[in-house]
Amino acid sequence: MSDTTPAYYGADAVGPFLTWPLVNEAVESALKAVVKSSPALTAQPRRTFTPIGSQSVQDQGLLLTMPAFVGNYETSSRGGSSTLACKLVTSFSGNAQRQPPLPSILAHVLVFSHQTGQLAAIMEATDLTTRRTVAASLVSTKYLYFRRFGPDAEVTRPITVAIVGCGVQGQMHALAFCQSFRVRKLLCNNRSRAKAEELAKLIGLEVGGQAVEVCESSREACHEADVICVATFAKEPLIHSQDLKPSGGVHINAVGAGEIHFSEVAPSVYRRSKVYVDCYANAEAELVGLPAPITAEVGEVILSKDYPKEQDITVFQSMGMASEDACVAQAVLDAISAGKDKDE
Ligand SMILES: NC(=O)C1=CN([C@@H]2O[C@H](COP(=O)(O)OP(=O)(O)OC[C@H]3O[C@@H](n4cnc5c(N)ncnc54)[C@H](OP(=O)(O)O)[C@@H]3O)[C@@H](O)[C@H]2O)C=CC1
Ligand SMILES: O=C(O)C1=NCCCC1
Repeated sequence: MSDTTPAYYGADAVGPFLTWPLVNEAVESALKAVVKSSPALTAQPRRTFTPIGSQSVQDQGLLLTMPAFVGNYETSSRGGSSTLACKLVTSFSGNAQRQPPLPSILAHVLVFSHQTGQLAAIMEATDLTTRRTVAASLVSTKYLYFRRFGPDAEVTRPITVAIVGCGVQGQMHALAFCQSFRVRKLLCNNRSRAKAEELAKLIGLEVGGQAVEVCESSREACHEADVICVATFAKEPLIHSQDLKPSGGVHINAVGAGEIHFSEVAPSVYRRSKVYVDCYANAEAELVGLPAPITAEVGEVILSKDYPKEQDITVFQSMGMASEDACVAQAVLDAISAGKDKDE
């Protein structure tokens, strides 16, 4: 009998494969695959949230189960690909205060054979989650912001970026945006200033070439920003309408998810904005009460090329979706086996 024990890939085994080209392509495939008119066969049932109650606020958290099947989607390396996976992810916002600190978001992905249903691999997915979330913001910024200025704007157009919340997500957004786009100025703001200063230093060391400023308030960070990335656990709005560039032409990646996904951005901003989501299915359950209608899924914009107008204020309301994790995990597994084949 063949060995049916699933392979285990820890963070060290997965890490080298999480390159931006791989993750961006997989996430873009997922964003397109969930669109109704897409030729991919996608099943992405609503994710479940299990709340973990406790007397101590620090020990309160959530367990999310995120299953997805994405069949027959395009990849550059394999042509048509399929993936069946389920991510298990916890969110404990008090983890950063522990000694030693732990990440707030911790994840594993289970990848199955889509032909037999056998569990093929278990993959540590904490970094995968961070990177695929950043990739969703990168892809959304490319299509919702840059493409309104023309087909090459993501290469040619200089931008000012504000990072509000300099935790794990904020740091990775800052690094990836500076490495992927022509960022002339990066403005960082965090509730506790030390993390914003740490990030400013990190950008200087790892990227360089742009001005970096630490800002006392989110207002100061946002007032001249073309693109804003906000990733905190804030229950009260951090980004207000009067904080935005008066000329318009602003894109916001609203990444953070407290108890309410859209609590970081004020209703006054939503009311002036075109709001885009990763998928309608999660939005129906998780964005109840959103103060503006949803204009489209990001994948619809990619496929239709119906880009926003230059002066529009756009919000990508990022919830995170299981098909992103499934496509990235599959791409990592494919890359691992391609490496093994080469060695044999
Ligand atoms: N959309 C998606 O797909 C995903 C979204 N997320 C969400 O992104 C957010 C950030 O996650 P992550 O970076 O991993 O978490 P971290 O704990 O690493 O960072 C959280 C950051 O938010 C700040 N913060 C926390 N509470 C508040 C508040 N009330 N007001 C202002 N700032 C606050 C913290 O500041 P301080 O340093 O002062 O504590 C810290 O800088 C979370 O909401 C998470 O759920 C995560 C993964 C996927
Ligand atoms: O998609 C994810 O993964 C997450 N989304 C919301 C917060 C926790 C992780």
